[in-house]
Amino acid sequence: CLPPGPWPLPFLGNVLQMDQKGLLKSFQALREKYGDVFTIYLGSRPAVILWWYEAMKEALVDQAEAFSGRGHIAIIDPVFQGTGVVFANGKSWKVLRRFSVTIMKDFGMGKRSIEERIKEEAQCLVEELQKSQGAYLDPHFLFNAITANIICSIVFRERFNYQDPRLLQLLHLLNEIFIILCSFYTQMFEIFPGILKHFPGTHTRLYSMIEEVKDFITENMERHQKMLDPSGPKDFIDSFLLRMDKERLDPESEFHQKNLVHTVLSLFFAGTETSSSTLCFGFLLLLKNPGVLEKVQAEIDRVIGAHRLPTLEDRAKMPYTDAVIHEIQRFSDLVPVGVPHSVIKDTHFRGYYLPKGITVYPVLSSALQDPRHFEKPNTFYPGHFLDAQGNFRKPEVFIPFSMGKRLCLGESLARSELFLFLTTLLQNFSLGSPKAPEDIDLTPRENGLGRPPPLFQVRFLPRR
Ligand code: HEM
Repeated sequence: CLPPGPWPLPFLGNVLQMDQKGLLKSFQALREKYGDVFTIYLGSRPAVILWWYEAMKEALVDQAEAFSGRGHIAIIDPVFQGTGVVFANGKSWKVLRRFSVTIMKDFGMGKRSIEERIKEEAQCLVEELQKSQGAYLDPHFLFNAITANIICSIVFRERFNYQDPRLLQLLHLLNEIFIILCSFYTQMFEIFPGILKHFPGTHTRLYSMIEEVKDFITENMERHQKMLDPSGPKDFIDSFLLRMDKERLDPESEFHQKNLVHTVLSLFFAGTETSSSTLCFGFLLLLKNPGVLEKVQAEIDRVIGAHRLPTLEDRAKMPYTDAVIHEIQRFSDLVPVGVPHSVIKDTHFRGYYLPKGITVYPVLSSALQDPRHFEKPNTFYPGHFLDAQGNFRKPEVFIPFSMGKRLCLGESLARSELFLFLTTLLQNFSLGSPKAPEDIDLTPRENGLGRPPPLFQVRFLPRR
């Protein structure tokens, strides 16, 4: 039988048990009643919820293959229809994932590495912030621009100026899309897709914005097609087009235009707002905790100094900064209920029976906020990642990128971005806030599949 859970109403499922404050709150309340593995009905569809690191590891790692499917997200399913690396399943996902991982790795060898690209972007950002002359600004836009530019550089081999209207429009769309995907509306759509899809609403706006991003990608792809040099693919799209050409006679090939556009779209969705939201939370937390900021800057001055660019090699010599970045990720808890999985075959788990295709939510938040592993789970406390001697240590329950076969494909990219952007900015600027630390509010703008940070103002004052 399925794991226990509240009795569902016909068609409506467990709508009465859903908390306005979001999926995590709803799951938290049910977990107290039904235990660490329970079932909830989102409309007429059952979903299994995994709470605590132990349950997630037993599923995603110990039974990795069985739990490697991607689950449904009702509002987004009609867009991807099982294509593109995030939402594909089966052979299609395996091929696209292997291809994407290889391309990202290749950029580290021989060609201009990802580290080089991030460093260059960090310098552009420093120049841009110098122009602000210490005025208060909302950093969200610029953080979005730098993370989007890294994806643009990988897929299109070009970055955009921060004033370029094409970049501005792309960022506007990605931001709006992210906010909708994190909203309460998206959670309601999960429960009532059959009804809501027949009426115009937020989802209609969402689809038209996604179409615009797709048009932008398609135009770029067509430009690449015209200039393609078979002897030297220069970016993700070139490499994909060459594989398309190589396999053009294979009717089973996964390398077709739809998978190309949807994989690039997935990289924008998965790799832009996630990293930039973490940076926003990071700066908010540093403004709220000036003592921590001071210690990070002291470490930067000691290890890197003022006259050279930070590099990834510095990280191993900077345990405090590393601990702060981990604590920023832990505390900001960006993807609290994980991205839904599904089981790809009938599966036995902890004495229950999970039929093939059932959705599974690994509640990442339950690991990141676990009081058995983090002394002060609800406090921003870099000490969570330091031992008594001040060395960096990482508890195994630190899983903001999830685990198992669907582990975030951009983990290493995201970690490099967080380290290089944060250290470069703090090497060059001191920070100012219009609010006193105790008045800085950390409440996210939404609390659904993601937790977008609140809007805030900060100023960057040159340190030298
Ligand atoms: C701080 C930043 C980031 C966080 C917290 C994050 C977190 C996650 C999480 C929780 C998942 C779901 C894993 C699962 O299904 O269990 C995921 C998947 C994914 N992420 Fe990230 N991510 C971040 C940045 C990035 C970046 C920069 C990229 C760019 C390449 C990226 C690409 C992906 C892709 C392609 C997937 C889908 C993997 C698959 O389904 O096989 N992510 N990420």
